[in-house]
Amino acid sequence: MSRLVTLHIDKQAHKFSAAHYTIFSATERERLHGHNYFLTTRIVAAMGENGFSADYNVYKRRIKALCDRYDEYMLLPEFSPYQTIERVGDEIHAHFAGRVLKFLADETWVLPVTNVTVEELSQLLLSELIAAEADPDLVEVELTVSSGSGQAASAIWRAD
Ligand SMILES: Nc1nc2c(c(=O)[nH]1)N=C([C@H](O)[C@H](O)COP(=O)(O)OP(=O)(O)OP(=O)(O)O)CN2
Repeated sequence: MSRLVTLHIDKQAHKFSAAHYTIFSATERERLHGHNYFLTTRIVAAMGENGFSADYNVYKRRIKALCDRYDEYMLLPEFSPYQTIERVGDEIHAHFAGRVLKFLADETWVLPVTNVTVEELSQLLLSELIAAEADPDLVEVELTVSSGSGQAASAIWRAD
């Protein structure tokens, strides 16, 4: 019988600041604004013989690298049904409801999501965390992205 344990990783350093706007429909969106996004992680893994399961330092480093990757960027969705994205020279143009929002390309991430919400960010960041390196001892990983106190979404990965 394998013993399972849960690691909880909740570090102040696991945060990034980014700008975005949520799109609600073909004509409604938020104004451009920023969030301090905080990431917390729950890892379920088999208990090893020497008293630990997955090495949480490995995951701390990977989560910090993810945060650094997105810190101080403009985030846009690649797959919004209501907005189209165009690269024009050193700019990214977002066409929404007959208007064009222009951003510096080297300060913008066009993410493979339909909307820049905490739901989509949790799914994307979890897939990037898992893709970094497959650990055969992992059973389940849950990544929570908060856009401020009291508002968050979580995505869950489970081993097959
Ligand atoms: N299901 C979701 N709903 C909303 C999301 C989201 O990611 N998923 N995001 C937003 C907004 O981007 C964001 O929350 C801005 O909201 P706002 O209330 O204006 O400001 P704060 O986040 O700072 O929250 P306070 O309660 O005012 O501190 C909306 N919906």
